[in-house]
Order: sequence, then C-alpha cells, then structure tokens
Amino acid sequence: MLGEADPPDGDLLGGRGLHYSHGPTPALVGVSVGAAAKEILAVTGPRGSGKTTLLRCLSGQLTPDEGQVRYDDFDVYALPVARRERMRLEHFGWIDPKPELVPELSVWENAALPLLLAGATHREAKRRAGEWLDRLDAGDLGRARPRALTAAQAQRVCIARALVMEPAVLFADEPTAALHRAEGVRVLRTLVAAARSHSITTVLASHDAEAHELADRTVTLVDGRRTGPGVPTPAESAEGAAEDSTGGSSETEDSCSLSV
Ligand SMILES: Nc1ncnc2c1ncn2[C@@H]1O[C@H](COP(=O)(O)OP(=O)(O)OP(=O)(O)O)[C@@H](O)[C@H]1O
Repeated sequence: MLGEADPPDGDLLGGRGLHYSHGPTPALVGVSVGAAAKEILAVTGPRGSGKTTLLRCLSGQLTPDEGQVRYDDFDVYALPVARRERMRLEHFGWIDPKPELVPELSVWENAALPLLLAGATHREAKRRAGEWLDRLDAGDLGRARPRALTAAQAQRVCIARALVMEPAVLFADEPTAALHRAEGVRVLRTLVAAARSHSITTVLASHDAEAHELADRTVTLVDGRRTGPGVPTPAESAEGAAEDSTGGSSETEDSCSLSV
C-alpha cells in the first residue's frame, strides 16, 4: 500500500501538497505534480507564478513549508542534509536562466567540473565533457574561455555541465530566458533532444510556447496554484495517450495525486 509520500506507479519524481512562502509572499499553494521516468514535463505560467520555487522544492534545494517530495525511493526532505546533498549531486542536474561559467577555466573544464569534483581522472573527465559538448553542438569550443562565448554558446556549456554526470532528473529553470528568441528555440531543442536520447527525466520551467510543443506534458501555475489538469501537448494528443490517473476529473490544488 502506498504511504503518504509514495508516488503512484510510474512517477519517478513527485511533489504532493507543496506549500512555500518567501516571507509573507506565498509562492506555492498546495501544488501536487509528478513526472514519470523519461518524461519531459514543462511547467509554464506567468511571471511570479511559482515555477522557480516549484523546481527548487522538487530538486531538494528548498524545503517546502508543507507537503512532500518523493524521488524514486527517497522521501527527499526526510533525508539527512548530507545525504540529500549527495543525492542531488549524483541524481539531479540543474540549469539556471543565466549561464554562469568559471571565467578562469576553459569550456571543457567548465563542462567537466562535476566530474573533476567527483574524483574522475583528468583524461576521463575531458573525454566525457567532450562527448557532451559535441551533443550540445559546442564540441568545437572546448579550448575557448567563457569570455569568448555568446550567451547561447555559454548556455550550451552550462547544459553540458548539468548533463555530464548523466543525472536521472534534469531541472531547467527558464534555460533560454537570457537568449534571443531564435537562439533560445535552438538551444531548447538541443536540450530536449539530449535529454530524450539519454532517457533523462526533465522538468522544464519556461514561458516559451516551444517548451509546451517539445514536452510530453505541461502543467500550468498561476499565483502559486495548479490551474487544472495537465494540458496535453500535440504529441500526446496525437498518440491519444491521455492516461489521466484521475479518470478525467480535474486535479485540484489539494489533490493527493502526483500524476499531472
Ligand atoms: N527570494 C524571494 N524573496 C521574496 N519573494 C520571492 C523570492 N523569490 C520569489 N519570490 C516571490 O514568490 C513568487 C513566486 O516566484 P517564482 O520566482 O517562484 O515565480 P516564477 O514563476 O519562477 O517567476 P519568473 O517567471 O519571473 O521567474 C513571486 O511572487 C515572487 O515575487
């Protein structure tokens, strides 16, 4: 029998009844959301609707005031802090809106940083970082310094860095927010293709309509609340795969279901 924090079958990651306030400002109000293994889940909503706060709660960075986060067999916030941090390093990748690289390091060293910190040899780290830079269409930039990169190139390197440990779950918080639109679309497509090809579950916060097009499912937040059941993407509709575990009923903000 499922316990309070257990996700239903198929969900690798789930938040249940999440509440979070930044001081007096409520950012999440009873949000429940889940992502199945290998799923690309888009989280959309207007500015200030709680997308970043949700991703930070789901990724173990921000302890919710109420509610639970479950990843695989872990009740994330019941873990001792050191164990939770290790789990984050080993299982989760994170991409910020604005690309931040270490200016003193070359591109490949930036991409390889998590591997080097985890104790990989220089040769192994360089090989694996090079493979990810290639997949992100940034393979020819390996020896460059960050100051020589465009914003889009820098974000590709940040994505390579987030994927180099081959995480189970990738969290991407408005990864194209700092890019020109056309570049942003190209970067987003490359990101989603890389995640799909390596079966990496992805939670993608974005204002961009392209994110909805590329995702398997979309959830929408408004003022910190889910606005309704998951919106099927064109791909999902085409497959007729509306496997709504709620049997078609609308998921309310206090629902205990983790399925979107
Ligand atoms: N550090 C903070 N201190 C105070 N209030 C905050 C803080 N971070 C977020 N908020 C507030 O919490 C609410 C949700 O913010 P959040 O950043 O999660 O939304 P968002 O949907 O990611 O917004 P955006 O699209 O602008 O990035 C907003 O009202 C925001 O102003």
